Amino acid sequence: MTAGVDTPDRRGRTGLDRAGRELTGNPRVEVRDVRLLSSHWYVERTTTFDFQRADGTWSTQERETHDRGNGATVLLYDAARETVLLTRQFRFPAYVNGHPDGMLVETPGGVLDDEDEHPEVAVRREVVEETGHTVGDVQHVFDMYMSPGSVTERVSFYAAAYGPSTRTHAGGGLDEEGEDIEILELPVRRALEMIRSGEITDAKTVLLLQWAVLEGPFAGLGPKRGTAR
Ligand SMILES: Nc1nc2c(ncn2[C@@H]2O[C@H](COP(=O)(O)OP(=O)(O)O[C@H]3O[C@H](CO)[C@@H](O)[C@H](O)[C@@H]3O)[C@@H](O)[C@H]2O)c(=O)[nH]1
Ligand SMILES: [Mg+2]
Repeated sequence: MTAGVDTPDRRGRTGLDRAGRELTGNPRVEVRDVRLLSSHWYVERTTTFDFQRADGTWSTQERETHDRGNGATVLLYDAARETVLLTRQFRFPAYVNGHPDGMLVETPGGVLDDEDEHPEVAVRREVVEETGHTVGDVQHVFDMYMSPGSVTERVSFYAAAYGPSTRTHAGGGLDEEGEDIEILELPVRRALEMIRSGEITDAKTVLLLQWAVLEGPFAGLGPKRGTAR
């Protein structure tokens, strides 16, 4: 008996060794075997599959995947005041891999509760938990694979207006999950400068900020009012 395969693992999951066996979308791929390596918090698998190369020959490949579910994130913007609302929290994986203190500035967001949860529902929940804002309309921006060679995660990106009237709760994250999240309101120009200076190093945050000035709520953002250029 293996937890996560025939008995529930600590998150109630079974059948974790079946992912991918049913895939038929690509005739050049035949999944042969799926082995569960770990299912503690996230799920690690190794999958053996036959792959037909461009020249027609078949080869057998083995690939490990890190499956942490899917995620959703949102850019909270105030178009009139030209500000964004970001979070700052400790991220051990970044800290252990060279970030000076592991305190990352990010757009709010998180993981979907399960495969059936709509990312828009998840992102609304995460925004309230992390920032205390209950937002109105949310605009879907795009869905992205953040590390497609090894991590299964697909992140859904959104944008929503925030302001004094959308503040309904305290925010700061869930104590019971050990979250301790600082809320950071920044002029969008300052956030863009923080990408250049290396103070913002989270990819989802960079994608949303750059989208916002290219074709989102801050498109055509000019030089700061009142400054000569
Ligand atoms: N016990 C335990 N808790 C964990 C572990 N990994 C994460 N957690 C906790 O699980 C909660 C997840 O919080 P969310 O807000 O749902 O996710 P997130 O960590 O903010 O964001 C994730 O999704 C983003 C996509 O929007 C990703 O960009 C980000 O890297 C991360 O994976 C956090 O309290 C976190 O500390 C773990 O290995 N063990
Ligand atoms: Mg989060």
